[in-house]
Amino acid sequence: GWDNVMLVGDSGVGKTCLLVRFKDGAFLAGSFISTVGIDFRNKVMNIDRLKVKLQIWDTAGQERFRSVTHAYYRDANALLLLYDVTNRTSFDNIKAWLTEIHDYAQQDVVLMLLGNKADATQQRVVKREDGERLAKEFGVPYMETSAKSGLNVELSFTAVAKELKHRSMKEPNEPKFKLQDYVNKEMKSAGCAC
Ligand SMILES: Nc1nc2c(ncn2[C@@H]2O[C@H](COP(=O)(O)OP(=O)(O)OP(=O)(O)O)[C@@H](O)[C@H]2O)c(=O)[nH]1
Repeated sequence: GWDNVMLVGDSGVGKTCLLVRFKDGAFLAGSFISTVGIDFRNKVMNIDRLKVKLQIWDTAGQERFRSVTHAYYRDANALLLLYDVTNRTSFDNIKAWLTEIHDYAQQDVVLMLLGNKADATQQRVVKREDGERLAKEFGVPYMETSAKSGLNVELSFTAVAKELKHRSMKEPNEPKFKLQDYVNKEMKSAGCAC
């Protein structure tokens, strides 16, 4: 079967761009076209020699589409919750998004917080430590990404796919997969100076 991964977060944080970068390896430059309702893209990943089939739902961040996205939460196996490091409001709204996730998503949904547009160093207004602190407060794994440069895009989807694969295996002797530990290890081995 397919695993459903849903992208959520304020309008303009880069959900569509992150998905396009992951799926096609390209950055959508130029004018910003807001998603209407919801969009789907499929991607099959090879995780530890097993196929993980992801159906990725790109939701509209705009308030007026909220009731549409509410209907999809229940069927999501994983959620990537994005804010934009150049937009303070999108970060301040994360708590409201977490409340919404708590209200509408499955209790055991795989969740990861992403601070996107990490490439935009000049415009940055949300520090990495602020993101880390918030993520820790809510017990959610966290990473910064850039749909523009490609930073951590593959890694964020791989981490989620690994977690989903682990959960579906149900091998009693298998050590529990820790998403944040995996992400930290991968970033270190990639030589990230963070
Ligand atoms: N510098 C930079 N700009 C980005 C990045 N990701 C997206 N953008 C820009 O941010 C704007 C919004 O990107 P979208 O991906 O359409 O945002 P969205 O979250 O899908 O928005 P809605 O569909 O309205 O919910 C576009 O102008 C993108 O070019 C990034 O990683 N870095």
